Amino acid sequence: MDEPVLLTGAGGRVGQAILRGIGDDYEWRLLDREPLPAAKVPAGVTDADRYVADITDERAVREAVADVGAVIHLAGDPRKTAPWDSVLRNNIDGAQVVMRAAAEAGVERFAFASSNHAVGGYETEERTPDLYREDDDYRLDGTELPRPGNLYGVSKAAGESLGRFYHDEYDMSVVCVRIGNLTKDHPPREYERGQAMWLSHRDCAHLFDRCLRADYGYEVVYGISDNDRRYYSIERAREALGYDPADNSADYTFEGEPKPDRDPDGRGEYAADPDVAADDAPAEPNFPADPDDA
Ligand SMILES: NC(=O)C1=CN([C@@H]2O[C@H](COP(=O)(O)OP(=O)(O)OC[C@H]3O[C@@H](n4cnc5c(N)ncnc54)[C@H](O)[C@@H]3O)[C@@H](O)[C@H]2O)C=CC1
Ligand SMILES: O=C1O[C@H](COP(=O)(O)O)[C@@H](O)[C@H](O)[C@H]1O
Repeated sequence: MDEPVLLTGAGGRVGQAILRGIGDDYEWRLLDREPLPAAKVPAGVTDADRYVADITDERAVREAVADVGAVIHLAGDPRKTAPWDSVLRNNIDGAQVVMRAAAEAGVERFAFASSNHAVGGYETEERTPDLYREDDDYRLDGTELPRPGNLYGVSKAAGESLGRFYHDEYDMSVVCVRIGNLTKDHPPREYERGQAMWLSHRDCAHLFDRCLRADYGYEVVYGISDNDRRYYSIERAREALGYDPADNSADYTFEGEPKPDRDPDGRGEYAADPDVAADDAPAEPNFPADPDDA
């Protein structure tokens, strides 16, 4: 792709996983409401391509999106306990502002960070915890209706609907990635659900790379690694995007240590990020910590 790619929420966990993986492969415009320290910015991104702005600021977003070929939209409140006023502003209104600006500017591809929580309601008492185990064959594949388990999930389902609308009205290619649980270096420790929906950093970067390169219309795909434990199918991501994940939570013990008899090949290929703790996810920089994320 010759045109720049706008990455919103560039300073966060997902944004940094993408930039560490494919930061050298594209010309970037980075937008975040927090200024990004130099360590979070790939070499070659000039000050003019760094936007400190809120995604609900229509003027700033229009400026950032001008002449870009693609958008990866991550900015928002990622907390599953986020209150309505926050998800309404940051996730729903924010997504609408970014998508409308992109569609009106003629952006070709738009990748939206949706979430497992858009379908959390399928994890019923009858299905869990078996659902999280390797021998259970229940699968969500992206064709099912959203079934959010919280208001955060409602906001992600709304974002998916906005994507459908802007695809249908403007013919912008839109892919909604229902991201599982992104952690660095190893799957979430001692957490069956998290291990079933683990997305490693390198698979995350590869998946969004495919979102920037593949040809598609409107897609809803699951963003998880090639985990033996899983209740999300990654077939659609493979077919529509050419996603070919490298990692599998089964290569690690339940406690998150690499199994000696399995080879999670290529682990550690990214240089250590001084701003991101190696162990699990850091606390969200802009919103109070989720009380469930001990
Ligand atoms: N980390 C994960 O495992 C998952 C993340 N997601 C989604 O991926 C996206 C990124 O998540 P994380 O990187 O984990 O979150 P994060 O909190 O680490 O990063 C979000 C970034 O967006 C920025 N931001 C937030 N609201 C903004 C606004 N109104 N205007 C401009 N910038 C704003 C923040 O400053 C921050 O740098 C979110 O939309 C989240 O819902 C979905 C599923 C799983
Ligand atoms: O959407 C998200 O999901 C992940 C995983 O959810 P959890 O319920 O297993 O914690 C979460 O870590 C992330 O913060 C959130 O944005």
